[in-house]
Amino acid sequence: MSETTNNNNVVVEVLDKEDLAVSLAQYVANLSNKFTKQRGAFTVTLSGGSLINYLRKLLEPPYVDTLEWSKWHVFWVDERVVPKTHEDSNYKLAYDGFLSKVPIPPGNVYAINDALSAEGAADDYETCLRHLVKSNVIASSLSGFPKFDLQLLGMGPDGHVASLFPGHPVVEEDKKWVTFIKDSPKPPPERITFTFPVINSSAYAALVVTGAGKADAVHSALRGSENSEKLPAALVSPEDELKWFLDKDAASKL
Ligand SMILES: O=C1O[C@H](COP(=O)(O)O)[C@@H](O)[C@H](O)[C@H]1O
Repeated sequence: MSETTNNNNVVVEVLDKEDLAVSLAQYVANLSNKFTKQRGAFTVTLSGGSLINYLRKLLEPPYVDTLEWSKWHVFWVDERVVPKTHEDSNYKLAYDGFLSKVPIPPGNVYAINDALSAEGAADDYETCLRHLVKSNVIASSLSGFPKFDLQLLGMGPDGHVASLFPGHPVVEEDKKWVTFIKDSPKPPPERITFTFPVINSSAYAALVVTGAGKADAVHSALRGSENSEKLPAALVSPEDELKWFLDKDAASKL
């Protein structure tokens, strides 16, 4: 195991895959305890993809029995514009693999409206977030963007996070909270996604990245030169701490 921290509050932990799941569960549990004590709620966002499998240790003792699941409020960093029952749905992936196994009140699980167009679903999700900021379920950052307690992120081999792909104009979006794309380079093409101001207004973020196919992007995000164009993953910068959870293959080019 190795762990390094730099002075921008970025922590990098390299573990084998099993220990990574153990460490991630401990990290999420600590933050759940901290925020439920501090503010009576824990607002956490999920990604799709491989992340959900790495949350598996939260489904085991001691966490499954001791976490204050009733205080959790769950959101999606990004979602594919498909029905919730579709194999490509990030909601379905999270529900089948995680949410259906823990007692989070269904009213605290904020899925995207799958009956709307990409544009409509993005606007609708932003409206939902605005109501929850007004009612103090989600905290607010000084900049006015929602301040989630923890964003759980994955990264693709191209360095994308959420549905913010390298070189796509939505990477630059600085006003909207939630936006949409219709030309995702990774299928399915239509998606909605949090924007960087929302991702970076969160208190904590975890980037969970495994596999040799992501080693180049990990190297570029963490060791890329100041002058080279930054991958979306390199732009993740939450207010308190960013922690990278890497397996040895993903970290092999560091
Ligand atoms: O398409 C997506 O990909 C990323 C990365 O997924 P992974 O399977 O390579 O970990 C994911 O974080 C994002 O939520 C998803 O929509």
